[in-house]
Amino acid sequence: MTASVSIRNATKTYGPFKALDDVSLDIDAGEFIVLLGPSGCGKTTLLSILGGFTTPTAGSVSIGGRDMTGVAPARRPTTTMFQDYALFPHMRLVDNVGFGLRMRGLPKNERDDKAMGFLNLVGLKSAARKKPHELSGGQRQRVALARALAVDPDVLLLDEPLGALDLKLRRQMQDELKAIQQRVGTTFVHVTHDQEEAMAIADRIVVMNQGKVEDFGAPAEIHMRPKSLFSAGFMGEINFLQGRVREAANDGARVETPVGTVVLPAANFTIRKPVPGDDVTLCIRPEHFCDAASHSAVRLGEAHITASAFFGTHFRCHLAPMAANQLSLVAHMPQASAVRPGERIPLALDPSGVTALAVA
Ligand SMILES: Nc1ncnc2c1ncn2[C@@H]1O[C@H](COP(=O)(O)OP(=O)(O)OP(=O)(O)O)[C@@H](O)[C@H]1O
Repeated sequence: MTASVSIRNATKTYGPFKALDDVSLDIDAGEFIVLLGPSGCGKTTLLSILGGFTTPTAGSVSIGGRDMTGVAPARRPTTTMFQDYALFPHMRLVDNVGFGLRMRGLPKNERDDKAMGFLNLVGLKSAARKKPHELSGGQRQRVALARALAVDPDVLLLDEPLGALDLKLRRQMQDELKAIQQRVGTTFVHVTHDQEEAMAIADRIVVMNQGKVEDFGAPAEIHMRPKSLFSAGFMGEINFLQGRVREAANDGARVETPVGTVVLPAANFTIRKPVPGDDVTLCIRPEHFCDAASHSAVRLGEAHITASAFFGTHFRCHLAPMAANQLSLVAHMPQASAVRPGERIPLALDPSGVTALAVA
């Protein structure tokens, strides 16, 4: 089963402190949603409000169109999978997975059949008679997922479920988690502070900071068109360039920056339409510096390479623009280009990759 989730103006205060500050979100049935943000931003608080373990100070949650106010965790159509996914050590995997079904009074043969089906889903059918201590960390994590799904929640809430795994296993489990979610179609709400994990698994990411939602959208949308400086910075390496709008028309605007003038399409301005005199911050990902010969490039004079390192697919370079050599920009240069510290190169931007944010 699967259900939509609607959060309306949810706030949670502890004394004068706001752990969650007026959060409203609409999640579609069957979506894989990731709550992303630094430690203490309110991700777990929001998850816990959805699961019914924390009561919001203000606001409400509805799941599948049903108001959850006053509904106890066990009576909600949700299951929570915690990072510390304690399996019962003395029980075989099939009994661990069938535990919730036993609590619901399902006869043994029916719950064994169902548990075997979910062990099959996570690739552990042949290990059904093993005990948890005979498994690797990744396998135990898969059993916990099978156990959580076996009770057929409409919404599965996952609190840093991959947090205890090493990086390689974590990446592998991300792919598996995504594939399993697509197969079962259950709505997943997953908490992490790992931006790469969010990009790898989410249909849509909620970027949170200090109890508020800073951004909400598909991974590519948030990466390409962040709606706040915090979101831009949290979603990977980025350069910020201050500028002022000099001319604006319906289809775009001319922005003056310390390294030269950049003409940007109107769609690259988030929040609102630019007008002359607006102060903006241009957000430029390292991969959006480009070959000055490309016909769409915005040319910005030359820059000194002050440092470069080889990263397999590209060189990561620090650049000091000639027009403003107090600035340090990070750019990714193609693998084929011979880039060495001390060299001068033409500085050029692909304008489609630049986002202009209004300065508050
Ligand atoms: N019971 C509580 N009493 C007081 N403050 C709390 C309580 N629970 C959470 N907080 C505070 O609320 C804020 C948000 O906590 P929350 O656990 O939601 O953050 P988080 O984003 O999940 O962080 P992490 O990634 O470290 O788990 C934190 O500053 C935390 O200290």
